[in-house]
Amino acid sequence: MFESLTQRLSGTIDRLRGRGRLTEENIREATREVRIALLEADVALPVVQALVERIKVRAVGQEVLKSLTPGQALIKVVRDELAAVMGSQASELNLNVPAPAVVLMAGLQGAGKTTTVAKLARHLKEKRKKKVMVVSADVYRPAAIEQLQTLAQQVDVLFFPSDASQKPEAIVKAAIDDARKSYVDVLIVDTAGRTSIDEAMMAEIKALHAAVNPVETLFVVDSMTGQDAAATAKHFGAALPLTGVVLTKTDGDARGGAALSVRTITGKPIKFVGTGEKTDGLDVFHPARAAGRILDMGDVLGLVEQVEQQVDKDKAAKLAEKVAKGKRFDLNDLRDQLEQMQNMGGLSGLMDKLPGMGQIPDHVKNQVTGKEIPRQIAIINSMTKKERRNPTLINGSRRARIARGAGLTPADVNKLMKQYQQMEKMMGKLGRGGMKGMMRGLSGMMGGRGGMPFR
Ligand SMILES: Nc1nc2c(ncn2[C@@H]2O[C@H](COP(=O)(O)OP(=O)(O)OP(=O)(O)O)[C@@H](O)[C@H]2O)c(=O)[nH]1
Repeated sequence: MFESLTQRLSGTIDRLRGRGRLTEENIREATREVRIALLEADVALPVVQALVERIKVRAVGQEVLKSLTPGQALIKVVRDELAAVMGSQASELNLNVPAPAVVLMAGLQGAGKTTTVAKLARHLKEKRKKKVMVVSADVYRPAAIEQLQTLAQQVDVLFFPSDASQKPEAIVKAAIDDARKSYVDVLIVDTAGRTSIDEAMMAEIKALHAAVNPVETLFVVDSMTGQDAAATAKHFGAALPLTGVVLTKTDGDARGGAALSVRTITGKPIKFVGTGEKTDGLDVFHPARAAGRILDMGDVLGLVEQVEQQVDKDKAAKLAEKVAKGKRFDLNDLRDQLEQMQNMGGLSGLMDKLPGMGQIPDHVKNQVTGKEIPRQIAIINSMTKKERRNPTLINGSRRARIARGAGLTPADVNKLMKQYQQMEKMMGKLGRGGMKGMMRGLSGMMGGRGGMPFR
């Protein structure tokens, strides 16, 4: 979401990093560059002014000037202030009410409301283990009700049917009754979108809000509209007690102006960001991590979280045990590893979160991440079971047949086998020496052979 801001600021950060001394001139120059970068990113002017002012005050303060590495300290100040502008801490949905907790979703037409309802349903079901029901109160566009039904089936949550002849309040009241009877934890309500916020829309959603008393009222806005997104959310929030904002289409937004403006302009937190068209394209918004990404310090915590969620822990434990016992790492194991990488969106999803990645050109990233994984999996699938378990059986003529079976060339198979052999060697070493050596070392420290060094 912040590519252009990151690029714009990278020069400033490089110049500051490692500086042993900061002068008034350095500080002035750095804050000027931050200001220009924010304005170019379409951040709302009052937000830019307040942010730069706070950075200036802290830059001449003790924490920076007295620091051993003033340059780094100033970068940290910028990061802290960027995070503060976005809300500092992630705010999850508040679901601490008697079930069903009602979440009301509002937004302009095409903002991505219906898609977000499905994404949120999936998130609550998978990450927070909730029983979820969705309902559409969009009585103006029957296709919207159908769209929600299809999406609900896709993410496998309950769908409460409605039709265009009903009143929105009646639909939602009936849905709440049904949700209660079915022990649903969360009921997400999709509402009608309009082309702009007008009286009729506000009157309708106000009546709906009063009738259903939602615990969360989320405003869905398209991040590509930049600071206008914040302005629209503010307008909406003035009429209805909004509890948070969802920024959609951040995958297409290189500037990040909306993300940086919403909190200050509306006083409401960004709770989620939409990161793609599919139903898994929703992330909880973490201001501090986002600030780290702007300054190209990476999002290592996000990376760890992603790996934890998507790695199959049972398989990982089995592999560790196998390696520890000195058994061969075979091609089935390699396929498991490749499949897990594929689940994480290949390396591209991970690479974005690593520090310094902003500077690597896209074409290079694409080369590394591209189409390799499915091809490698296809090659392994085209081998016999025996070969996968005992790769030494794969000789020259077999390689040619395997390549044909996978619709690829023998050179592709050779490449995969080379990678496999390297991994096998590494795993073998771990199994034979590494693990045992480590265990020996540990037992020595615990008072085994050799005893404790300090006794
Ligand atoms: N790339 C990308 N596309 C998104 C995202 N969220 C939604 N979209 C797309 O945006 C378009 C509009 O989404 P909808 O969910 O139909 O929008 P809506 O706000 O419900 O629209 P109305 O029902 O007309 O009010 C669809 O093509 C979605 O696939 C996102 O995070 N990233």
